[in-house]
Amino acid sequence: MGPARLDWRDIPLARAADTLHVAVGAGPLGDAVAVNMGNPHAVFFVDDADAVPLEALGPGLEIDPLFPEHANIGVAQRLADDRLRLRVWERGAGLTQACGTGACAAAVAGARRGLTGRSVTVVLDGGELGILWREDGHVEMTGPTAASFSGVLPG
Ligand SMILES: N[C@H](CCC[C@H](N)C(=O)O)C(=O)O
Repeated sequence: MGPARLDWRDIPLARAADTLHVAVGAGPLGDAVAVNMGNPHAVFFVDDADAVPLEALGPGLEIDPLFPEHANIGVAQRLADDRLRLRVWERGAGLTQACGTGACAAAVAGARRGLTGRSVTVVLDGGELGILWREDGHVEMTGPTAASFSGVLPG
């Protein structure tokens, strides 16, 4: 998936900040980890990811002025040293069944916070992904594939 970028300029954030503790939030969510996986992510660690009203909080957080290019909003729950539960409000899309870059961002965020190791399984609504944050900074993602639909473009 390429390298995780962690400098505030690369997220990007609107002003200088420690991307391990970003002062942004809404409702019960606060203190995000910001990660760029080719797109901007903010990850909030919570006790119960399924209890967070992400459909209510996501729209405002996505467009917070701190995120000049807007952001994907993840809520992550540590299940074990090598396991995270994750839900993602995707920039421009809303809640989705799974988000690969979001899973990478959450794994990087969990390792940076010392909540998990660098190799984790991320449990999304749509299934599980294996994520490895390599020592060289690149992130590997492993998981099943499935056909969702097929079609034919006219013309
Ligand atoms: N669905 C894609 C990410 C799309 C993220 C998009 N919402 C953005 O803001 O860049 C994935 O699984 O990684």
